[in-house]
Amino acid sequence: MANIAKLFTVRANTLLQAAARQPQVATRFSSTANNWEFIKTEVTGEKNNVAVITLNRPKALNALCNGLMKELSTALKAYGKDANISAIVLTGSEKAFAAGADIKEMAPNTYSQCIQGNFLNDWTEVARTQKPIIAAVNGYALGGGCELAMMCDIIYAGDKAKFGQPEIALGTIPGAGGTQRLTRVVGKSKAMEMCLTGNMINAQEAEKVGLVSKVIPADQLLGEAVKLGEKIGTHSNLIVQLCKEAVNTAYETTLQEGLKFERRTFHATFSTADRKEGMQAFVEKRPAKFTSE
Ligand SMILES: C=C(C)C(=O)SCCNC(=O)CCNC(=O)[C@H](O)C(C)(C)COP(=O)(O)OP(=O)(O)OC[C@H]1O[C@@H](n2cnc3c(N)ncnc32)[C@H](O)[C@@H]1OP(=O)(O)O
Repeated sequence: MANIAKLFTVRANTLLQAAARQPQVATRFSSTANNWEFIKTEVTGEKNNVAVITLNRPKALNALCNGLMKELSTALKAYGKDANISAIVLTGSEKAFAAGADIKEMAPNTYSQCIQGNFLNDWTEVARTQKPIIAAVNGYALGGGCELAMMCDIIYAGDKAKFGQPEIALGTIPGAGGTQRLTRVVGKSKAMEMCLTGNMINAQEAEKVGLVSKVIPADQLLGEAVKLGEKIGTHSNLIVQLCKEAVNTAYETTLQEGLKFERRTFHATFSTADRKEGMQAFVEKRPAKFTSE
């Protein structure tokens, strides 16, 4: 009997510890959250200002079928408009962030259907999101999964993560940024090697080539990604948005154009209340209170 009681206490303590490690789940967005088929959403962080979107199609290793991408777009749009959300974390399961576009779903596609339906164009919602998105990648990020992670602003990888563009083995090529974003991030030789062989690289190599900014033990990955979102969330949402736009411009234009854009955006911050508050707070040696105005 004593043994059973002891066992129960140990189990209860383990559950409590596990619960303490989990990010807090708030109720915001719950009206739609219950209806998701392919994703899960929650709002977390001490200030309830970090949204976590979890790809949730375990049987297919989070293969990115149309339904999943539609739900992801809808959630991103909703969080993008939610003034209480400062950052978004996008994650998957321990085995797979996402194993790519859904091969079974796209297999019957014809050329004319791809052209007329502008296949994969609706994926760009992720890259259009104005708020910072952090990809927390555990397990496989392959094909469209790797491209999805690269559409995010920052990638944190679990120590068992694997990245690759294996489309070549399917008789096709990457179609959502794999030949473009990857090349800009890791350079021509590594991108070419990955795209032409389909070989995967592990988390450590991904960090070495600059594809991910940090490698973290798999079980701590989500917590660290949320902490990063919370840190970003201590700043002005408005200025964070401008800064994200300026960094992204580096990928989309020439150095001269980019520098001009940066300078003008920098000047524009001088018209905001948050810039005044940030500098005033420094002078008065107190924390800034940002209002995103
Ligand atoms: C944008 C474009 C064009 C693209 O993304 S193209 C797709 C690129 N991605 C790929 O080629 C990766 C395909 N997947 C794989 O190679 C292997 O699943 C991995 C990731 C190496 C994992 O291998 P395993 O651990 O042996 O798991 P495996 O049994 O293959 O997969 C589990 C299930 O997920 C399914 N699955 C995995 N990846 C899938 C994908 N991209 N599309 C559809 N189903 C997929 C797979 O068919 C299997 O389903 P079922 O049990 O019904 O047969």
